[in-house]
Amino acid sequence: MNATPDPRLKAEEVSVLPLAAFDERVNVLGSKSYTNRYLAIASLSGRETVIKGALLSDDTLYFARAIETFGHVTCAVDHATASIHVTPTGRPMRAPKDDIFVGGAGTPLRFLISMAGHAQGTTIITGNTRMQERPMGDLLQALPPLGVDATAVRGNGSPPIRVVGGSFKGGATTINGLVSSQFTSSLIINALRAENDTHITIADELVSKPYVEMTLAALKEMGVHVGRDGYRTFTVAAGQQARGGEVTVEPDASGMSYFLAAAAILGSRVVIPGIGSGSHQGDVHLVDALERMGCRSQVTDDEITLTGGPLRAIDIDMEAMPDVVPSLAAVAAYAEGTTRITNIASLRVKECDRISAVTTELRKMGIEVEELPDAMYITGGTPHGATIDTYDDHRIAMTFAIAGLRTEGVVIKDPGCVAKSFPTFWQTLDTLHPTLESTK
Ligand SMILES: O=C(O)C1=C[C@@H](OP(=O)(O)O)[C@@H](O)[C@H](O)C1
Ligand SMILES: C=C(OP(=O)(O)O)C(=O)O
Repeated sequence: MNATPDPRLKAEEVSVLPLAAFDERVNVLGSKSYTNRYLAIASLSGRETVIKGALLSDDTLYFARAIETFGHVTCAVDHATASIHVTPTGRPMRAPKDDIFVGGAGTPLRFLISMAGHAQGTTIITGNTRMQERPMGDLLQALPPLGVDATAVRGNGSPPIRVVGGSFKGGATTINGLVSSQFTSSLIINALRAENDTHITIADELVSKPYVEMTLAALKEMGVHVGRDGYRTFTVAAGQQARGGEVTVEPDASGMSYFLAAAAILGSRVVIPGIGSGSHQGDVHLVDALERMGCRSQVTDDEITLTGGPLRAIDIDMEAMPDVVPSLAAVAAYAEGTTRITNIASLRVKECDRISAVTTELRKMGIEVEELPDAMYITGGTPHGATIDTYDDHRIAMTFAIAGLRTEGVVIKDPGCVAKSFPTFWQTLDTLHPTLESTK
């Protein structure tokens, strides 16, 4: 259940106090990626759907409100039960009169560009300052062969995006997979409502593959079959309708990562219920990386246990788990030796340039970091306190809160940015740490 708003979400900064070892069960909110997927699929299905255990955060709430502006469904949010009830209105999808604004919600914005292709009229979709720098060009090139005219208003490949819709016919297209998997997921999900079969070919390699697996798993769960040839082609046959009814969202593996990292850094034990070996969330495999660094883990069908130990550096390709790179970097700062995190170029186009941000902020804490275009080499040591800039990036705030649990004097600026994906983060951290305070 999502709790009441936390005053720290409005504070200028919070001081993180060091924590002794702990042994706790920690409940993590629902998966952001699954909540976004079920919202999109339910909206396209034309059937009443209840999304239970949903993440109710800035990103998913922006998405639910944006979907409603097309007029074909309502998305009723129940904070008491953490559920979203998607109900068809019987009206057609029409472009909203006002621009759609989604703040910093990248996945929703990318899903909405294709979705607007189904809505009669012209839709303008935009976001906050950082969102207006994030790349959309690959998706804009892939949509015209499917019948959808989508262009960047400023001609720079980034939002605001203008979509002339009502014309998502389907057919064959090619998408570049190197920048973001969200483009591929957007096309696959929205092909659900196309008049004709849709064939999607991936040019080059596909990054962040587990997220496409989550797309296919969510569609399968809702009764939609997607044909595939590995990660080369995906085919969505026309005329399929998602089943509607109830779906349940599992806990968010990226949100879980902060509590795994806390256990690793503090030589402690954490149990995360509700997520286990059957999960398609790629970020679950942070557990394997932490094991290689000296932790012990137990992963059953429905819970994950991690116990910290003396930490040693590893070399690791993190292309499949971009969102937990900052979490791993915090652990690396306390490990013996140099951890080489490679194949992470996509981090430069997230909520901030995360390679640069993690490098800068770890250096403030006295940690040696070598920054490469698509990698970070972090030499573990004895981090000291620092005031951490968070770049309006939830993952930077949560990562450095964890890094601050084993040293004095870490202050996190703009702690409210965690609301993008984990509005109860500070309260959840309190369950390990009752003395966390906002100082301003
Ligand atoms: O499809 C998704 O739900 C996501 C895909 C990933 O993005 P990229 O594919 O751009 O790496 C990830 O970083 C993001 O937080 C969520
Ligand atoms: C990159 C992220 O999200 P998005 O791309 O959906 O904004 C994230 O949550 O770390």
